[in-house]
Amino acid sequence: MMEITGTPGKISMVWAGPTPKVILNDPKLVREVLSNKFGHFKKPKLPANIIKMIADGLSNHEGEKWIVHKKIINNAFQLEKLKKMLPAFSACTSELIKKWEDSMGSSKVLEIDVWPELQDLTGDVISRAAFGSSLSEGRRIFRIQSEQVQLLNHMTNLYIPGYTYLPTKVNRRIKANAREVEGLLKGIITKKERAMKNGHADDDDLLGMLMRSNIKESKDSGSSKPMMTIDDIMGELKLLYFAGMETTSVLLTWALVVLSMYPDWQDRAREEVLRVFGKRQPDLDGTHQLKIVTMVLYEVLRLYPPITLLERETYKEMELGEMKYPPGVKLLLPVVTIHHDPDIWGEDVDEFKPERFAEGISKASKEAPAFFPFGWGPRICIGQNFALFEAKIALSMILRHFSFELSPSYTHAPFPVSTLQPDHGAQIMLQRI
Ligand code: HEM
Repeated sequence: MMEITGTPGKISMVWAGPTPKVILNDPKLVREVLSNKFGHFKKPKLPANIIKMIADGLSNHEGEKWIVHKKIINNAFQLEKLKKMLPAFSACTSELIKKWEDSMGSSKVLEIDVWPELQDLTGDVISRAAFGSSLSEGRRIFRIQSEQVQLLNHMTNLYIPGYTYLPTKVNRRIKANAREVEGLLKGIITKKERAMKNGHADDDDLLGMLMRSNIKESKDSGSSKPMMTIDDIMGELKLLYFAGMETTSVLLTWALVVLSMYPDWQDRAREEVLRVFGKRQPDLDGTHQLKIVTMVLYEVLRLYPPITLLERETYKEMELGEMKYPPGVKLLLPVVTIHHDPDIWGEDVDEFKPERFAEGISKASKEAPAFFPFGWGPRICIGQNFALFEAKIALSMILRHFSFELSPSYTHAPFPVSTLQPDHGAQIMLQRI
């Protein structure tokens, strides 16, 4: 039996199976673990071969390979490069708005479950942003990856060790899907490579930027071969779909739900959008001026963090706070609990109060920083600029076209599956402005 010694403070133990699990409810400890200055903590690998098929790449790598990949991908996600994806963001949102307007016809109000609609929106955005020039294949990949997430949720509901290796119907389906995604990705990458060699490729999509960043990093390091192979790029693209799709649609869904509950904030956000953009299409520079919309999105991310829990594992014997841990202990970092702790945020912790963020993230909580929707430290989310830019564009365009309130059929039921989702949907009544 492993021995953990010391004074627990704000931590709790969960003894599940032979490996002890410890929940760290203290933001200082969470920051220390995620910063991982002395290399004592590892991010647990995704649990099984099948999950690796769904979301390979960065989240499965460690050491040198992770450092190189993170640098290459970070380059492709620089704010300046995201500017080039603006047409993808606004085109997809325009299509969604047109669809809602068409469904509304001549009636004044449209009741709609926005959760699946916004999943389609973010899937469309990532398909267009990643593979502008191969959009139909990109959309097919999105469909398959969405099905993979559903199948995965189904599997984690009935977790039995070794289950993922059995030739069950679900596992066979996941394998067939993974093969199809790989075939599609290989085709898109080869096409892009050929176009780049012939000087015909535009690099306005993520794949183009990723491949250019790969070539540049390889040259800078004196390597004659690209540092990321085609298989590596395929793994990373799969992960970008997996990591970027549901998280951002969850954020947008809760934003619409909460703004329906708080019409005064909805009005304030709309006024700001109209003041900043007037009749012109939203752009990156304008989104930097959106103070109210940013505060609203941060408060939504605090109350409903899409990823509610992060995990790490001790790698060496380790002192943390007042406790000593042997190697192999699972550390659970409960983002959602920390975001709802009255000692950190005040007695009004469960209320929607975007004004907390009026002076930025560091001043929002008593003990700062305690806001971890995108993680922290070296493994922080690579797509946070992308997600916030996308959410600001989409929310601005929706606010400009519609006012909205909750439908009587809506039931508030946030439920953590792979992300914190509305268990009974998000039925909203839209009204044209
Ligand atoms: C609201 C939207 C999003 C949220 C809340 C979110 C949250 C997170 C969190 C908490 C982590 C850290 C996991 C850990 O430390 O164990 C993470 C990592 C990651 N995210 Fe996001 N994410 C979002 C959107 C995106 C988007 C749009 C993309 C890409 C298109 C993306 C790509 C990634 C990748 C590649 C990693 C792995 C980084 C690494 O292992 O070094 N995310 N995300």
